[in-house]
Order: sequence, then structure tokens, then C-alpha cells
Amino acid sequence: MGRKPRKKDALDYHAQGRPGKIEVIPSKPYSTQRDLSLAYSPGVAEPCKEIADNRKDVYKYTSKGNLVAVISNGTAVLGLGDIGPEASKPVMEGKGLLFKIFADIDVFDIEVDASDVETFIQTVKAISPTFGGINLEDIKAPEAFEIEERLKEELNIPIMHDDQHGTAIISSAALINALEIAQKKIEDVKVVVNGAGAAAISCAKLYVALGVKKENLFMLDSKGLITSKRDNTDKYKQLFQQDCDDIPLVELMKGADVFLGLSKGGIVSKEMIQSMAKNPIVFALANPEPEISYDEATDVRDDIIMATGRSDNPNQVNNVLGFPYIFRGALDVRATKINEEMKLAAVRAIAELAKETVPDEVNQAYDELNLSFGREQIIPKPLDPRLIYWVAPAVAKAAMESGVATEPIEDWEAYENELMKRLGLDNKLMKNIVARARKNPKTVVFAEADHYKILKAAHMAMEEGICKPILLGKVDRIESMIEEFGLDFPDCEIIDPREEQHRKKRYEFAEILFEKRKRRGLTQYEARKELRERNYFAAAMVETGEADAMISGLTRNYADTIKPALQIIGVDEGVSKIAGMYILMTKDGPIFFADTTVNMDPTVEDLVDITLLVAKIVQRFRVKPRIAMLSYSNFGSTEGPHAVKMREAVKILHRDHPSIVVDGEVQANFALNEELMRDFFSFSELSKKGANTLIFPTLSSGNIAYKLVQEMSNAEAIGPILLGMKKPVHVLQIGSSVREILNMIIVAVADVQTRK
Ligand SMILES: NC(=O)C1=CN([C@@H]2O[C@H](COP(=O)(O)OP(=O)(O)OC[C@H]3O[C@@H](n4cnc5c(N)ncnc54)[C@H](OP(=O)(O)O)[C@@H]3O)[C@@H](O)[C@H]2O)C=CC1
Ligand SMILES: CC(=O)C(=O)O
Ligand SMILES: [Mg+2]
Repeated sequence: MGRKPRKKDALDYHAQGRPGKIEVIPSKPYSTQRDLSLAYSPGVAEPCKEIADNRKDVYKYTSKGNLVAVISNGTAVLGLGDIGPEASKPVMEGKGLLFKIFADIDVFDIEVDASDVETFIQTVKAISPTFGGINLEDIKAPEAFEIEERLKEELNIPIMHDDQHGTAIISSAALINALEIAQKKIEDVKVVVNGAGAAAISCAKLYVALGVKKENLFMLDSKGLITSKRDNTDKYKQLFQQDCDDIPLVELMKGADVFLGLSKGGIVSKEMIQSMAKNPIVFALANPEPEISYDEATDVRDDIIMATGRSDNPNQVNNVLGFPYIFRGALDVRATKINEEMKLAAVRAIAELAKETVPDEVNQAYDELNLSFGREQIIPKPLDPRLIYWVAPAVAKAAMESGVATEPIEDWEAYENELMKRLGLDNKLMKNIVARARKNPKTVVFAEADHYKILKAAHMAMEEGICKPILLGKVDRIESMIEEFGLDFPDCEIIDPREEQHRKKRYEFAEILFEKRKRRGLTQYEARKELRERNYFAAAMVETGEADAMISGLTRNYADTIKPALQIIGVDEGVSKIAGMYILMTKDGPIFFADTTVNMDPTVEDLVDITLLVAKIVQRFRVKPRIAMLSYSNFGSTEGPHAVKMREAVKILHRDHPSIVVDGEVQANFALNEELMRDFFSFSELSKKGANTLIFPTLSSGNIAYKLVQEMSNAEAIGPILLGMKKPVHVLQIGSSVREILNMIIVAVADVQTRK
């Protein structure tokens, strides 16, 4: 389980580079005079006139149909309370990010300085023509109810207050499944709802609609149980009032079957959980701190079915499972509202999806062998890619059946394909690798731990639960840096191999080196001397299994760093060449580049070996490699030596490894564009789907290419990933950033985990 992020890291994350989390990117060409005259005056007048004649054409000529406003006035931001519109902006940008990555919906986040209902409503109404939908967020009750009701009546685009309905939908899906596991009937259960705000009241309403009896539902606000005897409640709270005197939470919890917390963190005790009925269902959903932590609650009851709103616990009951897909479905049929039928369709879809066999990629993302429906899987995981094509079509269908869809879908198969495409592949690879790494962290030895960037990246990886670091370097220097930068490495070994206390270990390691090199001119004395050097010591730790992987290279040249690892660990069986690969995280998915770091001018045989190494690692990352052997020539169009050697390598690969999808020699634009391939070279496998793996004729072409792509498209480059070593050794580029080092650690851990 990952630790809570440090305050500084959270602040740096938001402040670094372009501040915030969202930017606007043009979706049309804009580089020529002609482009500009189409994009703006005079060309832009044409769509304006069309829309003036027919308002609906705004969907045809502008981004409205895929643009949602996430709007808040900052009066109930997470569980932080009324912190104002500016302070709510990080959350709203965060929602925008989630809308984009999970459902490809564009978002403008809008923070309105208006806590009075009327001003807020008028503001939203005035800006509503811009948007295809409106997601109201973090507005406190009871104002939130009136705001949503009025806007729904007065506007005819989908509007949803996420904290009310998103939460109600997800927690209802979770409740249905939890009750099934607990073998309890919804009409019999006693439910305690702590909190009587926007989220709690909406959840309670849906629970009652699903069968919970009102007399069995006890709701509390900050002043106690909602009863008919109180005069400080409002009409929304009164829906759930009990005709009795106040009963404190601690008493209400006794014998309760379900606890739903939508209030604030840390107000439920272990004793309260202890006092609940058999198989208690506890949804402690306050953010960021739940009413009781997952660990505390599961500590006292083995029979508990426990959920929180957090991503670092099993059963994340959070509206992120709902709002992206509910809006996706609503926008795709151009629904005029989000109605009860659509919400119930989402509940059913989410509840049912949790019972489906979990695809391997979801298991891999969470490093589980077999996630399956049960106490720790009452709802789907947020990274489950099926959510979009389960929930959005269900919502769209319900909109059509209930008569609020204005653009009905006819071809459902095509729609589902479109949804899958929308999801893209962009950073799924990394998300999956990180999630897997966190489940099974490995020991990584850092040969240059007395460098701030290494310490920082190692610390971040340790905090993320990705690795257990071993730090090599001058101990006093490392310790003073740890102190200076406010880091903290509990239970972490810090070793200076030169120190006398490590002589015995050094000599043991030296024997390994001596054995391997004694017939190549190395004396025992020299071997012992070499082991004072940290790269030798680190390599020996990996060789003996004291560490799982090694990372070095930030401060020394590549050849000097790799030599000790080659001498002590050596290359993998059957491997004659090592090679270096980069992963470029493009918006169309990861593209693998090789060889970018080791072989200057590979021969045909070298190219075959490199291709096989790359194919293997790409498969280990659970991506099916589609390999292009790149050139300036296409399938024999020129006879230059670099074109010929790529062609020859393809011949050998086709002959000896027919199962690998590889082709060439081919130019890069053709390799990456299946349509272009189809037009000219439809005989090639790459015409079915473009390449995701690029092999270059020389080190300079590979190295230049990845750096160009990295700089010009802002794609994140991960690497160089060293291929062909017997054990995981990864060599950084001199001057790598903290982020690049962190990515390398993640890859190193994945390398350990995916070796047989
Ligand atoms: N996991 C998820 O998906 C979601 C979680 N939430 C979380 O739910 C919480 C509430 O959000 P929201 O409904 O939007 O906010 P609101 O401001 O509308 O409601 C907050 C409610 O909590 C009550 N409350 C505060 N302190 C206590 C207490 N000590 N005991 C009992 N009740 C208390 C308030 O009481 P009073 O009425 O007396 O002021 C109020 O009814 C937040 O922590 C939020 O992060 C919200 C949406 C989704
Ligand atoms: C998850 C969410 O929307 C909230 O806590 O407010
Ligand atoms: Mg919210």
C-alpha cells in the first residue's frame, strides 16, 4: 500500500513546469496563413453564420459536444469545508484531468465567487452555451440541492452534481454487491449515515429507492441524529428524520449492518466497528481522510466489508468510477438531462461489472493473480478499462429509452469501438507497471546515492512503495543530505564500500570478480581494489541477490558504468549483444526505440539480436510488439548499405522467427501510419496496424530520433533500458532528471518482476 504523499511532493507536483494540471491544446492545424484564415477571420465567420441560422450546428462546428464545465464555488471542497473558489481550483483541475484520461472529455474548470444560490445559478446559466454538460462539484448542502434542481429545470444540457449523484451511484453499486456478499436483504438492514450534506442525502435517497426502509436509516449531521424534535434541520434533512430523541453515533453503531460516512475524517472508533452486526458493511468515504482508516477497521473485524474513497485501499468507492462515464454516455446521445433511469443504469452496470471475470490487464495493473468478486472487490477498480464501454453505453441506452436522447446511437458495436479508441493507450503502460511494482516492491541498489537527484528519486520510489533502496556512497555525506532535504529513509541500508567494516563483504564480492576475470589478466589484489568502487560493489550485490536491481550512471559515462556490471553479472544466456532501448510515451501509446545507446553501427546479425531482445522486453511489458526496421528506403527502393542491412535482417527474422510481427526496411512515417502503409504496401503486416517498436540502422539515427520526438512532441522518454544483461542493471544518462530516475527505478522493478 502506498504511503500518503508528502506535502512538499504534492505542492511540487502542482507547481513544477506549467503550474496546475490542465492546458488547452488546439485540435486543428494552425501553422500556415491559410490555416489561420480558416481558424479565425475571415473563415471563422462561416460556422458562426451556420450556427446563427441553426443553433444545433454549434455541436457540429465547435467543441461544445465534448466540453464539460466542472463548476464549484468552493463551499464544500472534499472534506476540507468552505475554503473558497480559488482554493477549490486544484480539485476542479483534478476532476478535469480524470474526465480526460478516463473518458476523453475536455473540461474547463470554473471557480465561481458566489456562495449565494441566485448569483451562482445565474452565472452558470449565463455561461452554459459554451458547454455540452455541467458537472457541479463541491458545493455545500443545502444550497447544492436548489442549485442543481433549478439548473436542471432551466437548462437543457446534462447537469449533475457529482458529489450527490456520482457518489450515490457508486456507493449504491457497492452496497448492492456488499449485501450480496454479506447475505443480507436490503429491506432488513440497519443503516447509519454519518453526514447529512449533499453526498449523504443523495446516497440515502438512492438507498431508499433501492429498498432500504426509511425507519431503518439513521442520519447524523454535525449536531447529532436528525430527528423530528430538532428545529435546526432543513427540508432535505427532514426527509430522513426519526421520531425519537437524539441517539449518539456510538449507540447507533451497535448492531448496525451498514455504516456510510460522508462527513469528515477520523470520527469513527474501532470500538464502534466492533459493536456492529455480523458482516458489517463500512463505507468510510470522507476525503482525504476517511471516517475510520481501512487498516484500523479491518484490524478489528475479519468479517468486515470495508471501502474508502481513497485509491490506496481496496474497494475505492469514489465518484471517479462514475462521472467520466455518465457524462460520456449522456454527451454521446446528446441527452438533455441526466435522469433517474440513467443513474440507475449506471448503478447496475458498475455493480455487474464487479462480478465479471477481471481481465488480465487489470490483474496486472494491480499485481494481483486473480482479482475476483468478493470482500475486497465489491466494485470495479478505477483502472479497469472496461468501465468506459460498460457504463457509458448503459447510460446512453437509458437516455434513449427514457426519451431524453436527441441523437440516438444506432450502431452499438461501432460506438463501443469508438469508446475503446477514445481511451487511448497513452500512459496505461506506465500506470500498469507502477501499480504492479507497488504490489511487490524490490530492492534496488543505487551506486551514486550521494547525489541529491538519486536520493530524491529513491525516496519518492520508496514512499510510493515501489522499491526498497540500498544507498551506496559516503555515509556522512548521504546522511547530511537526508537531513538537509528533510528526507527520511527508515530501515534503509547506507553503505560506503570503502569503509573498513565492509572489508569482509568486499573480499567476498572480489572473489566473484576474480573467478570470472582471473584468466583475463585480473589478479586477486586488483579485484579487491575494484570492489572499493561502488559500481562494482552494486553489481556484486545484484549478482549475489542482496539487491534485485542496480541503478547508476548519473555522474559517469555510460561505458565506465556498464563495465563493472558486464564483468560481474554478464549478459544473459544466448545473448551476444546488449542494447539500449527508450520508451517514448506518445499520445497514441508507448513507442519503443532501439538501439539508442550501445551499438554504433550494428551488423545484420547484431540487428537481428537487438530486435529479438527488444521483442522480448516489449512482450514482458505486456505489449504485443509490432516492429519496423527503419530506413530512408521502403522495401528495396534503394540499395544503400544501411537500407540493405535492414532488409537482410528482416529476411532472417521472417525466416527464423515467423511469429514476430516485423517488417521493413521502411521509412518511419509509413511504419507509424497504417493507412499510408495500406495505400502503398498493403502486403505488409504493418498495414494492419502501425508499428509500436522501431529498430534503427545506427546508434546515431536511433539516438537522434528519440531525442527529436522527445523535444518536439513533449513525449516523456523512459530509458535507456539496458537489454540483454543477466540481471537487472540500468544505466542512467548523465544529468538525468529526478523524474527520469524515478521512471528508471519503476522500469528496473518491472524488469525484476517480469523475469522468469
Ligand atoms: N468518496 C466519494 O466519492 C465522495 C466523498 N465525499 C466526501 O463526503 C464528505 C461530505 O461532502 P459533501 O456532502 O459534498 O459536503 P457537505 O458540506 O454538503 O456536507 C458535509 C456534511 O458532513 C456533516 N458533518 C460534518 N462534521 C460532522 C460530524 N462530526 N459528524 C457528523 N456529520 C458531520 C455536515 O453536518 P452539518 O450539516 O451539520 O454541517 C454536513 O451534513 C467530504 O468529506 C467529501 O470528501 C463527497 C463526495 C464523494
Ligand atoms: C470525491 C469527491 O468528489 C469529494 O470527495 O468531494
Ligand atoms: Mg467532490
